Amino acid sequence: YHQHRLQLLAIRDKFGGPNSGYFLGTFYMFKNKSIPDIFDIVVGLHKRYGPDVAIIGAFNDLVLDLSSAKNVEKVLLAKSTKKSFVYDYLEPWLGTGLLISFGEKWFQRRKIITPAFHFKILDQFMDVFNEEADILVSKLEKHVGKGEFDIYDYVTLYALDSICATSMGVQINAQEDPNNEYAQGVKQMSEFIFRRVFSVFRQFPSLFFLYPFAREQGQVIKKLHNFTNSVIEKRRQQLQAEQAVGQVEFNADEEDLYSKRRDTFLDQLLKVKVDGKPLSTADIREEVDTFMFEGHDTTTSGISFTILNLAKHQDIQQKVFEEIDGMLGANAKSTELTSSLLQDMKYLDMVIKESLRLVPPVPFIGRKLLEDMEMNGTTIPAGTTFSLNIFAIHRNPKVFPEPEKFIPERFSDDNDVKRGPYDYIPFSAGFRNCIGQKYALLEMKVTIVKLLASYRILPGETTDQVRYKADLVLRPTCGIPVKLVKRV
Ligand code: HEM
Repeated sequence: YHQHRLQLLAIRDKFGGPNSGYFLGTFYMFKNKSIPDIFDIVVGLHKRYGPDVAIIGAFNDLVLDLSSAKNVEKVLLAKSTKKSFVYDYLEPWLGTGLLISFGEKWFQRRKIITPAFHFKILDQFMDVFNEEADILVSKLEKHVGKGEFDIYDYVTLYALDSICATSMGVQINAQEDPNNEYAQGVKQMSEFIFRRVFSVFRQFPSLFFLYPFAREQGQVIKKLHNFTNSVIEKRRQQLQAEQAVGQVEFNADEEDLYSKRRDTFLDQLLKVKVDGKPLSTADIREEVDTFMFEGHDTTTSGISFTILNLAKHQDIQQKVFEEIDGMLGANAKSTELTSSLLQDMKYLDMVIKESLRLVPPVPFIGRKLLEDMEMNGTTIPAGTTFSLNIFAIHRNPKVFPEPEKFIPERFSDDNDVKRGPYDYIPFSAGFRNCIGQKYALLEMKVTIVKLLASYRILPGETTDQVRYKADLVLRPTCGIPVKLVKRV
């Protein structure tokens, strides 16, 4: 243990990092701290120690928290990594779906699923985004002219409806049900995972049963799985009914997937044959669980924080509105938005990009090193955890001067501060990048255009008090408080 510690201390000398106790490591920094305080502490380490920080956690657990473009690139391109321990905590819920799997399994699944996010398919999703965003706008009507309210939960249900209708082909009408069990369950799971990550016993997964929420987690996962099972079953029945009247081809083989354009993500999973065999129900469920979660929680954060930034910056909101008004005029509220219309909204694009910079919905991603690697002139041993700190990457003052400020013009064509490919990575980069990034951008844009066409969004009394907390996704501590004024 002692020898290992000396090795880790030598590595820390090459990076910089906080003091670490002999057994409990840096636990002292997080003890009795609130969730937003913990987020600030992790981010603050970069201000103190520089872009790459070595944290020696309890029982000699080394985490390299990286934000320099050169080291982030090195890790993202390395073949000898897998996802870090944090993703193991997701496994009882998400199985080894696309987010978590690696090696051959990941490669095969990515190949099967990629066509479901082809831009031609995304075009077909536009009617769903339009329809669901119209419902969102109507649900918000009751807040017009009233006091501040939290818009985050409305956006969550909207995003959940959208992912189910687009990718699963099933309507769940979550927007009609503010107490939706699935959305509640995701919140609870995120919290359990956060508590494990910052627990001193995290190195001992077999002791999980001792955690106070271990039993509750089992029940929550059961609820989440019941929900996704019901979505799969509903779609299976719909397909069978369509097949009975001759509308669906049921023997698509793997090669066909790239030419097929009409199937949803779930249809493809239900129909695909790998080595002549269909995927098992468990295989399908783990992907549906993965996409249902990744496909709504991330975009909810992206949309909500864009709303927050627009509420705080009325001048920028006005410019976005003028762009919408200039293109759609009096029909702004009722126009069916298409991807080509959105493409012409250049300022909106800059606003969304800047919001994903300032508040990246996925603030950290984790990797575990499987083979030794050279970094900062030293050997990093296999088994080390890397945390790629997207939040800190996006606040590099050399690339983003005055990084705390919301300045969409950073993304204009004539901004002359040059960016490298690893300086801005809200969707990660390299072969494990986000498969849903185009989907996410379209959904975010439709929502913002629909909202601004109907309402001016004002800050509430407590808007300035919003702090960040990060579990799997970056979230506001107490929702996104705003006020609405109707546009006439
Ligand atoms: C603003 C919204 C989004 C952001 C910021 C985002 C960000 C990311 C990031 C940073 C990763 C890399 C994770 C890692 O390496 O561990 C990722 C992966 C992934 N994302 Fe997204 N995402 C968003 C929306 C979506 C949507 C809408 C979907 C699905 C419809 C989705 C599905 C996935 C999946 C399945 C992966 C794993 C891909 C793989 O490993 O092959 N994401 N996303």
